[in-house]
Amino acid sequence: MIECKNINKSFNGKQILKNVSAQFEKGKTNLIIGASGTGKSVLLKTLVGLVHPDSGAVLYDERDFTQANKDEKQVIRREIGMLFQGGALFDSKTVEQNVMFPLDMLSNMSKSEKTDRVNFCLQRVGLDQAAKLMPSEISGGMAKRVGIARAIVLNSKYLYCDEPNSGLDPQTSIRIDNLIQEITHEYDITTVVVTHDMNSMLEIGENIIFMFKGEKIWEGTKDNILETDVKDLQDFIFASKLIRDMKN
Ligand SMILES: Nc1ncnc2c1ncn2[C@@H]1O[C@H](COP(=O)(O)OP(=O)(O)OP(=O)(O)O)[C@@H](O)[C@H]1O
Repeated sequence: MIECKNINKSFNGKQILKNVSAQFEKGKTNLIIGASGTGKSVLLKTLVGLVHPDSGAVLYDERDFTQANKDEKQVIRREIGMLFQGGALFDSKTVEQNVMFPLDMLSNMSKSEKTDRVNFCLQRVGLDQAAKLMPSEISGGMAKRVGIARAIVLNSKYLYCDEPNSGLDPQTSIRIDNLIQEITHEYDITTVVVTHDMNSMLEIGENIIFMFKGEKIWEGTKDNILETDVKDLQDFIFASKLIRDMKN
C-alpha cells in the first residue's frame, strides 16, 4: 500500500496541494482523477519523490519515503515502475533494448537472465513478435505496451501510470486499461493511475480519489461514483454527454 498523509505543497506562494491524504491499495487500480490544473501531476511527483512536500508524509508499505535517507530512498525507487505519458521510449533502441534498459542499469543479472526476463515481459503484454522493431515502427498503443513491459521488468511492487490513454483511440485505450488492471491483479501490485478519462474511471476505478483545486474532495469506486452528491464531482463527471446519457 502507498499512503500519503496531510501533504501540503506551494509553488511561489501559491498552494497547489492542500492537506491531501489518501491510501492507494495493494492489488488494486487506484485512480487519481480531476480537471486540468488541480494538482494531479504534482501529487504524482510528490509520491515518487520528484517534488518534496512542504509538510506531510508518503509511506510505501509503512516505510516513510519523505524522511528516508539516500540509500533507503534508492531501495524504494527500485520497487517503482513508471509508465510515462508519451511512452518515453528511446528512439535509438529496439523494443527489446528499451525493456532491458532498467535491467542494464539496476540489476546484476547475466545477459541470458535479462533476455529471459525481457522476453517474459514482452510476451505478457503481447509484443513478443515486436522485440526487434524500433519505436518508429510501432503504433501508439504498442508503444504504451512496451512502456508497461519496461515498467514491470524489475518486478515492480508499485506501478504509476500517467495518463496511459493519452493519444489513443477508445478501443486501444480500453485494451491498455485492461492490461494495466490484469497486471495489477496478477502480480498484486499497488497501481496508481492519473487520468481524466471517463471510460477508464468506469472500467478500472477500483479505488478513486477526486482532486479539486488542490484538495481531495471525494473518494470511492467506479460503482458509486455516478451516484455522488458532491457537486464539483458531478460537474466533472457529467460534463460528458455520454456519461449523462448512461446515468439516465
Ligand atoms: N514546478 C512548478 N512550479 C510552479 N508551479 C507549478 C509547478 N508544477 C506545477 N505547478 C502548478 O501547479 C498547478 C497544478 O498543476 P498539475 O500539473 O499538477 O495539474 P494537473 O491536475 O496534473 O493538470 P493536467 O491534467 O492538465 O495535467 C498548476 O497551476 C501548475 O501551473
